[in-house]
This record gives sequence, C-alpha cells and structure tokens, in this order.
Amino acid sequence: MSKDSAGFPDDAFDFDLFVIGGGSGGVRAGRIAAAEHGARVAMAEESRMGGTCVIRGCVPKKLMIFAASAPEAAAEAQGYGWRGATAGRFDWPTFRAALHTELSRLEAIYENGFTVAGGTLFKQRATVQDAHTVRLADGQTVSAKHILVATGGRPVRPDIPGAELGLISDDLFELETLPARALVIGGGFIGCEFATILNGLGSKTTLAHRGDHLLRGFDEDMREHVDAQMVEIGIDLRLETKVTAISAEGDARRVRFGDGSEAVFDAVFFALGRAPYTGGLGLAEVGVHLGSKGQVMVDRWSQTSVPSIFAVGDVTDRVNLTPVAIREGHAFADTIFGARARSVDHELVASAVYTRPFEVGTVGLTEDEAAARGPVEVFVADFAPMRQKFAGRPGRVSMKLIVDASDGAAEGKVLGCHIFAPEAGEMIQMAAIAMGMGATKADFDRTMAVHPTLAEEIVTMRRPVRRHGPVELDQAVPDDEAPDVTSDIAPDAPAARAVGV
Ligand SMILES: Cc1cc2nc3c(=O)[nH]c(=O)nc-3n(C[C@H](O)[C@H](O)[C@H](O)COP(=O)(O)OP(=O)(O)OC[C@H]3O[C@@H](n4cnc5c(N)ncnc54)[C@H](O)[C@@H]3O)c2cc1C
Ligand SMILES: NC(=O)c1ccc[n+]([C@@H]2O[C@H](COP(=O)([O-])OP(=O)(O)OC[C@H]3O[C@@H](n4cnc5c(N)ncnc54)[C@H](O)[C@@H]3O)[C@@H](O)[C@H]2O)c1
Repeated sequence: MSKDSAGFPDDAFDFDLFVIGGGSGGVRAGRIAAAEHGARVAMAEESRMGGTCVIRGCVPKKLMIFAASAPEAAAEAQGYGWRGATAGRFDWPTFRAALHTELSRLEAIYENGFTVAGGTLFKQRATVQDAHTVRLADGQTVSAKHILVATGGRPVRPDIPGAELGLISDDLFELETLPARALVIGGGFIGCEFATILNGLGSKTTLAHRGDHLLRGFDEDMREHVDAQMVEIGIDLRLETKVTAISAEGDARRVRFGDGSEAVFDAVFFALGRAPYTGGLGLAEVGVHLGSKGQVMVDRWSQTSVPSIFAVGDVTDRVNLTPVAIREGHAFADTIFGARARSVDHELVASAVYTRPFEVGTVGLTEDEAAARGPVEVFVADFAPMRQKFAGRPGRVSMKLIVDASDGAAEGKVLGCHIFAPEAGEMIQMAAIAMGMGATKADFDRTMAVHPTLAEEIVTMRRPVRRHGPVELDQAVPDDEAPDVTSDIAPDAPAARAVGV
C-alpha cells in the first residue's frame, strides 16, 4: 500500500481519515482519499448524503427554476405563432414527487460513490472528542489520523418577534401546498432565486430587502437590472424595507414592516444568509480556532490550528459555493494522502444567480472594485436580444467588461466580466476560463464571433463607455490622493442592438 508524507496507513488509528459531513466537500475528499490514494476513510452524515447542494440547495433550486420558467416559455411561444400557448396549470404535488424521486436517486449515487470507493459510512451525527477521536451519536468513538470537518452551514433566522413562524430555504422543497401569497425576506442569492421561483409557479410574491438594490456585492449595473426585472415579472419589490415582527393569523402570517405598515401572507421565507454549522461540534474545546461567525479558521491547506484537523467548504466561510467546496475537498485529499500538495485559488471564482427570464453571471472585479484599484476602461453592450424582441417579450441583455487601463504589466487585462442575459451562467463559465488565463481585451477582440448568438457581443465591444482613474497616469499622485475621474468617452457606445444587428 502506498505511504506518503502523512505516513499512512497507521495502525495506531481505526482510520486514516474521518470526514464529518457527507456534502459536496466531504464526499469529494473522502472518495478521492479512499479511491485514488488508498486511505482507510470513514464518514459521518447526520442527514442525507449529498448535503445542502444536492438535497436542499443547488439541485432542487435549479429544477424549480426550470419549472418556474414555463409561463415565460409559453408567452414567448405565442410570439412565434403558437396561438393560445399556455403553460397550463402547475401541479405542485406532481412536481414535488418527481423532484424527491430525483433527489433520492442522487443521494444514492453519492452514498454508493463513497462506499464503493471503500469508505465506511456512519449515518449519524459526529462530534470531535480530541485531536484524533470522533464521537458518534450512538456513543461509540472512532479514532483517525486526520479529521476533516465538512459540516457546511445553516440558514439564519432574524432576531425579531415571531421569527419561529417564518420558513427557511430548506422548507421550500418540502411544502405541502404552494403559498398563494409569499413573502421572501433578503435580497441575496437565495432571496432573488426563491422570489423568482415562487413568482413563476404562481404565488403572488413580495420580496423585501433592507438595502437600496438587490444582490449586494455584485456590479451595480447588474443589481439595477435584477431590481428592474423583478418588478417586470410582477414581483412586489420592496427595497429599503425591514421586517420587524411576524404573528400568526390562523394558518397565515401577519408581517409588520419597519414603516409600521402590515400585510398578510401565506408563507414567509427568510433568506438572510447562512452561518457555519459548528455549534456543539466540540472544535473550540480541542483547540480549533473559530472566527466571529463560528467559521473554522484554516490556512491555505485547509489545516486548522490543530494539525490533525482540517476543514473544507461552507464551514470555513471562504467562498460558499459547491464547486469551491469540492475543489477544497479534492485538494485536501491530494495533499495529505496523494503526496501532491495542492491549494485552492479563491480568486476569480465565477458564479451565477438564477433569476428569470434573465440571470446574472459574474466573474472578477466589479466596476467599483476595479476603479478603486487603478485606472480601468469599461465596455458595455446593452441590447434587446433577437429571440425576445421577435416574440414581443421584454428584457434587455447587458454585458460588461472591465479592463485594466494602467500602463503596467497588466495593461489591457480583463479584470471583470458581468452578464445579465438568458443563460448568463453558461456564458460566464467560458469567460472565466479566458480570464483565468489572463486574457486581455485584445484577446477577446481577436476571437471570431459565433453568429447569431448573444455571447458574440462579448467579443465585439469596440469602444469603452467609461474610464475611471487618474487622467495623467504619469503624474506622481499618491494613490490615496488620486482624483477618481469618471469620464464618458463614448456615451452612445452601448449600441442599442435589436434583432441581432
Ligand atoms: C437554497 C440554496 C441554493 C444554492 N444554490 C447554489 C448554486 O446554485 N450553486 C452553488 O455553487 N452553490 C449553491 N448553494 C451553496 C452550496 O449548496 C454550498 O456551498 C455547498 O453545499 C457547500 O458544501 P459543503 O460540503 O461545505 O457543505 P454541505 O453541502 O452543507 O454538507 C454538509 C453536510 O454535513 C452534514 N453534517 C453537518 N454536521 C454534521 C455532524 N456533526 N455529523 C454528521 N454530519 C453532519 C450535513 O447534514 C450536510 O449533509 C446553494 C445553497 C442553498 C442553501
Ligand atoms: N446561485 C448560487 O450560486 C447560490 C444560490 C443560493 C445560495 N448560494 C450560496 O448560499 C449563500 C447564502 O445565500 P443567502 O441568499 O442566504 O445569503 P446572502 O448573503 O447572499 O444574502 C443574504 C441577504 O440577507 C440580507 N440580510 C442579512 N441579515 C439580515 C437581517 N437581519 N435583516 C434583513 N436582511 C438581512 C442581506 O442584506 C442579504 O441581502 C450565498 O452567499 C451563496 O454563497 C449560492
């Protein structure tokens, strides 16, 4: 059997690795350690194998987004000559049954993938007893040379009267009936996606967000496009709105807002962020440093302050996305059991928010972030896409490239790419490859367009619409004193393209 820098197998322990949590990060780490590196691996999962992404996150959410897209598809079909096209009547029990059949299928794949690789699965909660020992809920203890904490996160509830009457994201997938009137509180990833789903499935949906635009942290233009689309599809969008109390009114919920007004809903969903799931895990007691949110503090090798204990995924609160958790788990397994040191680069992580009909795809710096670092040029394509335009459907695509305008080594490098369009998530994946390779605007320009597509606009933006940064770059102005000049170079540059011209 192979032996590496970690010195395994080590008969002093029951296992070489004990993974706590069978989600995206934990399963990948356990499977790679066992199948590819021959480690003796055990795992504990207290709920269902697959974790948040598979059972109560990305997968059921995206399937519900598909379901919720049917009314818009029918409306579009009418514009293409399908007279009388409608989506029909949405039957939640039928969809929910199919959804849970699919989730069970995926759960089995995750479980089999691990056990076929030779892993030992404990279907119960585990806590950390000491640097090399895990205690299971049934009382048994198991020793391991390494422990990997991959327990993910949990939705947070607000500290307001009646908070227990609200639902969390997990609940959407289990509802007995769809609410006729739904309130979603929170304007982040989940708030935007859940409001889109509920609206598309026929719930009269209100989205309340405390900020002035949805999706804080995203490029400002993208945020405004998402705000406008929410209103366009019929969501009652209440920005700069706080919820102060919830009370029961029969099966319904009476909600009090910050301005003193009240309204009644059939369901209230909290989408207020997620907290690392470390409560009661025993980590602090054995000397693992936790951050202010309870996240496990790790170095770039995902190692904690206790050398035998590692952590990956949402529980570390680095970038809380499935592909990141998977990559961190894989890198951990290769480093510790494969004698191949690999760490994860958390820069340039692309992501998408699956709003409808247009979604947001983003990678790299926002315009504001980039402008704060140095001179940049901003290229924008803003147009009514052929497909929607022909069908008489609303919506304008927006694509933005932010380009380094310094005269240094990074001159011309694309620093940020932001797309608001149908299937923007698919497009941004491709842009992320180019940007990861350090592509410049000239590289984009040299690329021949694929016509007629939406994505071709990303290689045909000729002139910047704005430039940020010092006017005279040669002047020795210290960075913190440099004027932040925003000049309109070509105010008419975002070509209002209709029908693929
Ligand atoms: C509604 C929603 C939609 C999302 N959509 C996307 C998306 O579209 N794209 C994307 O990239 N990301 C998305 N995410 C985020 C993504 O789901 C997470 O980033 C990812 O699942 C994190 O993986 P993980 O392995 O860190 O944790 P998890 O997948 O949460 O796995 C942790 C596992 O550990 C188990 N566990 C916890 N404590 C213990 C214990 N003490 N003993 C035993 N088992 C334990 C849990 O039951 C769970 O199964 C979404 C999240 C939500 C909530
Ligand atoms: N498409 C995707 O990739 C995807 C989808 C869903 C979730 N996720 C992941 O899951 C994480 C959690 O999603 P999320 O939407 O819950 O978190 P989030 O951090 O994206 O958004 C939280 C929202 O809640 C608001 N908020 C927080 N506390 C509040 C309070 N007390 N009162 C009022 N508003 C409050 C914030 O202003 C913000 O708008 C995301 O950050 C992301 O990492 C990813």
